[in-house]
Amino acid sequence: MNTASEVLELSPVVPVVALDDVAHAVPLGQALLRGGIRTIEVTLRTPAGLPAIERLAAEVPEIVVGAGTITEVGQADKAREAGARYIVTPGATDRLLDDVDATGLPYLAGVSTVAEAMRLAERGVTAMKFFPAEPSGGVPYLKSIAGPLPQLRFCPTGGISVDNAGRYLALPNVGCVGGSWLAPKQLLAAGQWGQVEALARQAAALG
Ligand SMILES: O=C(O)C(=O)C[C@H](O)[C@H](O)COP(=O)(O)O
Repeated sequence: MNTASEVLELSPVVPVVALDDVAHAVPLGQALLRGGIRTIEVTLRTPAGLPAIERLAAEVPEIVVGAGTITEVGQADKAREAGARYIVTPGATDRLLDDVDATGLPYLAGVSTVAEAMRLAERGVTAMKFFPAEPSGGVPYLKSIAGPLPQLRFCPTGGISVDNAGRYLALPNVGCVGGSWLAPKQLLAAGQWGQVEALARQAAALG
């Protein structure tokens, strides 16, 4: 997997997780896989993020692990060293993009305006994250920009659930959606891996 476009093809739904306990990483990855979800975006929002990426890469190699919430220079390289195979950012600055580019990993950089999307396109990037999707205009916004920007494809994230994911996935300029609903904190804390698997199965069926 070398390009952002390939990241969009991994799974109809990318589970976005913020882990409080690194011990949850492996059973979570296994539950997602059993449900048919082949990737996981582990955010660096919690201290468990990097070690969780390391564990998943080493112990659940079948799941493609990405690193999310990359907002600062230096984080992407640490994520690469931990075993992340792609990078996700909520927004993009030139400095951050240069830093992420230097890792050689594919990335989904976050945009929420037409101008931001055009700036990424100027760098040759045609697949990106649309964040925060619902507050930024959601499905109608993505429909509107498909006309002037037909070459761009998106992974909308933020405010997406099993109830509205299908409407996004039906759009020709959407490759996948991201969401935290597959790994609710209370299910992880209670070790309810069967329920996580059921959520993953329901999400996988959206594709
Ligand atoms: O941390 C990041 O890099 C983000 O982009 C934020 C996450 O994508 C959203 O928090 C997921 O959104 P929800 O599914 O609405 O919970």
